Amino acid sequence: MQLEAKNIGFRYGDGPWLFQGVNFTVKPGEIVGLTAPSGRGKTTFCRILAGYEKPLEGSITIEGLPVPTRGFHPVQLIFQHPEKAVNPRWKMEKVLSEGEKPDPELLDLLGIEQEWLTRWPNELSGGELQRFCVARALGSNPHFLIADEMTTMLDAITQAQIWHAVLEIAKKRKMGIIIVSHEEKLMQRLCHRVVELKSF
Ligand SMILES: Nc1ncnc2c1ncn2[C@@H]1O[C@H](COP(=O)(O)OP(=O)(O)OP(=O)(O)O)[C@@H](O)[C@H]1O
Repeated sequence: MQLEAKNIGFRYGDGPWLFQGVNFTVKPGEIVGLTAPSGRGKTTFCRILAGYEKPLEGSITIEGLPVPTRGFHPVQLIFQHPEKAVNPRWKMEKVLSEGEKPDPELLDLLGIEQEWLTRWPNELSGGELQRFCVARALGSNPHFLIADEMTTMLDAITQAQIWHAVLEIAKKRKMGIIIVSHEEKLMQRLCHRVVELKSF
C-alpha cells in the first residue's frame, strides 16, 4: 500500500509554479517529514496528496492505482486549526460520525471525554477540538495520515498525548504518516526520514 506522488506540478491560477517534478513516496508504517521554507507549498502539496486539490501535472497513486475520488479518502489530512475543519453547526458527536463510528478505545486513547460529545465546537478548547479531528480522521481507518502542523498551536502535554495516540495506532495498523512541522526537534524525534519539498 505505498503512496506515490510522481512528477507533481502545481500553481494557483496563472501564477508562478509553486513546484514541478516533485517525487515523493511513503510506505506503510513509515513516518516521513516534509520540509521547505515558508510559502514554498507544503500545505498545498499535502492538500494534493489528500485529494483536496488536483495536481496540474503528475499523478498520485496508492499501490500503483489512482486514489478513489468517492467515499472516504485513504489519505487523511489534519490541519493546524481544528476550528476551521469542523462544522460549527454540528455537535461533536455528529462531527465524529462524518467518518466511520469511532471505537470507544480510540476516543479513550485520545483523551476524549464522553461529556464532550454533546457539546458544540465552540464549547471546546483548541486541544480538545483537535483530538476530535484526529479521531475523525483515524476512525475511517486511513492508510496514510498527514499531520500538517497538527500540534503547533497546542501545549506540550496535549501535543504529547495526541502524538502518543497517533503513533500507537499507526504502529498497530501499519499506517504511514507524513509530518509537516517547523519544529525541527519533533521531526527528528518522530520521523524515519525527512525530505525537502523542491522542484527539479
Ligand atoms: N488558494 C490559494 N490561492 C492562491 N494562492 C494560494 C492559495 N493557497 C496558498 N496560496 C499561496 O501558495 C503559496 C504556498 O502556500 P502553502 O500554504 O502551500 O505554503 P507552505 O509551505 O505550507 O507555507 P507555511 O510554511 O508558511 O505554512 C503561498 O505563497 C500562498 O500565498
